[in-house]
Amino acid sequence: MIHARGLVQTFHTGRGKQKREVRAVDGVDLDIAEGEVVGFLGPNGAGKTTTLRMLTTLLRPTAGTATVNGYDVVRDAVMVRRSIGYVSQAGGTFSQAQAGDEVVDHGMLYGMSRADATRRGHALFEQLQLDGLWERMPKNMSGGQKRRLDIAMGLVHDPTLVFLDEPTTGLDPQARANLWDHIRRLRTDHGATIFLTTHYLDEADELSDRILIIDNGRIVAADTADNLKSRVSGDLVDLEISNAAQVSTAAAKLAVIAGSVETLDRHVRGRVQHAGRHVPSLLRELTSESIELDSIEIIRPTLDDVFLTITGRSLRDAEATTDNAAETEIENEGVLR
Ligand SMILES: Nc1ncnc2c1ncn2[C@@H]1O[C@H](COP(=O)(O)OP(=O)(O)OP(=O)(O)O)[C@@H](O)[C@H]1O
Repeated sequence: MIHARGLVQTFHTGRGKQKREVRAVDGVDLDIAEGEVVGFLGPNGAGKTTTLRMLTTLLRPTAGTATVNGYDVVRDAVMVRRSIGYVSQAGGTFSQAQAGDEVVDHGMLYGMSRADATRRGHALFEQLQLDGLWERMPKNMSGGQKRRLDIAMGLVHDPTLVFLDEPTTGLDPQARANLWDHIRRLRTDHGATIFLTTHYLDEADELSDRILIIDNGRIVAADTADNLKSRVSGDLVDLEISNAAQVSTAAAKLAVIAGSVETLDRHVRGRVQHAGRHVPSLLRELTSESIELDSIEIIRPTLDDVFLTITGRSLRDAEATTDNAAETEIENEGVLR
């Protein structure tokens, strides 16, 4: 479905002495099979959108080759575009038409009859919770509604290969869950192949058969979420010690079963392989020293831990600041999973 070898994209920024070359994508290889849902995960500026723009023919690769649905992205760009659905991060620009007409016109551009495009458009409006908005002008819709309209436009012609660039950014949690359902159904009911970029860990985890992690323009990992997580060394054990004076003794006890131990206020934490097996004996040790706990938590590795293990940075630290409260909230959900 998608095959890429050595994809590179360089941009030139600034003038004169400020002139600089940015290697936004730096030799990406991809092989995505029919029916796969692949999550393309990475911090802001990692190269996700640039890769997607090359695969969807909006940007000509500086070097390397790619085929999408069997068509070369440079030589057969028109055929690539006809055979895919694409929902860009920026969203479409809308004319002065009503929302429903936008979707119908878009379907007709792909060769659908007006009747088919209208039928499919109404079904998508219902599934994406846009009912009642068919006659509304897009400029009078909320940000979340416009986002869902973008998605309806990207899907109206029933593409079997869909590129979604950060589809849920800016959506409230309910709209986001609803879109996740829709993405799952595209796969289960239509056998669609889906390539989606996201910087939400939980989104990649929930939806993807396989996750590709990109950092500084290079793919640094490609595997199922479970396999990626199993690369992280152990579960995180977090002990909250009741008496601050006993923190160092507790840290020494945890160090017996953990690789390295950190303390923060009354918390002592460390990674332990198969924590479930070792924690009972740790608790006995703590009891024998009369160390009481206010809480204990055992946290399975997250995709953020995977990113940290591979790159030495937390995905969240690598992110630029998020620009709205809804995003921050969603981001936090990702952390807590
Ligand atoms: N048109 C351009 N001109 C110059 N630099 C660009 C251009 N487009 C992207 N870049 C740079 O290329 C790098 C990769 O950008 P890209 O948008 O692909 O990242 P991303 O992973 O999609 O990030 P985000 O999650 O923020 O969308 C960044 O350093 C970005 O500043």
